[in-house]
Amino acid sequence: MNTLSWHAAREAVHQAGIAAILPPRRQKPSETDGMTLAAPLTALIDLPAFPTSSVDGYAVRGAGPWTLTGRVLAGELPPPLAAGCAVEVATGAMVPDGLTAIIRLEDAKIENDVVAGTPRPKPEWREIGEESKVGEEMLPAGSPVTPAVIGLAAASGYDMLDVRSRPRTAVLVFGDELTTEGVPGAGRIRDSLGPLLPSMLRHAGATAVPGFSPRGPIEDTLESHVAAVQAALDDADIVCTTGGTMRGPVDHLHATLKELGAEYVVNTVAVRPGFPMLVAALPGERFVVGLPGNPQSAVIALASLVVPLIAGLTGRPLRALPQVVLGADIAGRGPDTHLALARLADDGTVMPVGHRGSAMLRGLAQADGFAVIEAGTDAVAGQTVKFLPLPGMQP
Ligand SMILES: Nc1nc2c(c(=O)[nH]1)N[C@H]1C(S)=C(S)[C@@H](COP(=O)(O)OP(=O)(O)OC[C@H]3O[C@@H](n4cnc5c(N)ncnc54)[C@H](O)[C@@H]3O)O[C@H]1N2
Ligand code: MOO
Repeated sequence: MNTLSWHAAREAVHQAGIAAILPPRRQKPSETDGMTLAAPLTALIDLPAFPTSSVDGYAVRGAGPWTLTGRVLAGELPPPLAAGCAVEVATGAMVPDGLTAIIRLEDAKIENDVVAGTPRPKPEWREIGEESKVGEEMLPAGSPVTPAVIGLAAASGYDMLDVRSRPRTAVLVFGDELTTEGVPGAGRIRDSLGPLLPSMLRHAGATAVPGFSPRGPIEDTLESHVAAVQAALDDADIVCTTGGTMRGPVDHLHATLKELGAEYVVNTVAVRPGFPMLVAALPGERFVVGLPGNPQSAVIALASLVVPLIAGLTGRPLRALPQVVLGADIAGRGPDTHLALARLADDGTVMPVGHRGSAMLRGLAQADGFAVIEAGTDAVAGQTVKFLPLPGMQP
């Protein structure tokens, strides 16, 4: 067992993901939400493709007043404009050749087809190629496809995009003590990770394998664990298991991994909570991520390791974590990195939340992410620290 530092573990998992990068495919832009660009998004044409009015008004040429000769609507091709003449233009319409100014509707006076008015100092139309020039790289390969990227691709004339899909994930819940209905009691704990994880994985950029979102509780025997992981590996790039990461009497995860010929990428991380988290690589460029059973620790493992794994598999860089200013002191956890549940306060600082125990979800439900208190340090109010956002909360 080789415990890695939290930062080193994230790097190692990202690298393992890159080594198993998913193949590219072609998709309609509207079907690529949450996927990743497999090639740079380059401009197919100059944008705008023609000089475009940015206001409703009158395109004029030379000194005024001007004789109104017609109108151009968006989508029409205007004839050139003669000196002393004006044409009415709509926002988005192509402006005529020869114009020297556009007078806004509200700044213009029209009498007997004669336009008078003073143009504003800045031109009121967009020049060809102002947004991008043909062949220019607008976004690099590895960019996440957001709704804005889908819109940009469509505006630029793309009918198909080269992308990498969301990795396919399966969730396996281990633990005979778990129940999936009713209130907990008499030694029985309600499974919270089965309902929580598929949703969080979706926010993290993955998609769910049908029948495995979640599957479980899986019986606490080695045979059942091996069978469940094998079945999940048929269709999943990443299998997330919950619980059993320690080596307690009914913790079968390590034995299961051994039986399946897995190799550890990460096996325990110097972070609290979440220490026993692990990532193992299996034949066929598949991964098993062992999320600890304590619910908050499982979420920490997802944010700490599954997010970099998804980034690697889809060719995204491992982005630097954002920096935030602490609104209160937060003690460190000795030689381990401390991930302290926190929320972004109205004054722009980050404040720890209450009920932060690793077996609890109450604090998590009020948090935006985790303040990263580096190993071997304590942090004080006013100090700048890194922030690990919860998947779904974009820094
Ligand atoms: N002797 C030691 N014992 C433990 C240590 C240690 O260092 N030495 N570390 C503790 C830490 S830290 C964690 S985290 C847990 C992780 O253990 P496992 O991954 O093996 O998890 P389990 O033992 O199966 O479960 C722990 C806890 O979480 C509850 N649980 C499990 N699954 C779910 C679920 N789907 N929904 C809700 N709650 C769940 C389970 O009932 C247990 O209470 O080990 C400590 N022990
Ligand atoms: O690390 Mo455990 O994950 O402290 O609860």
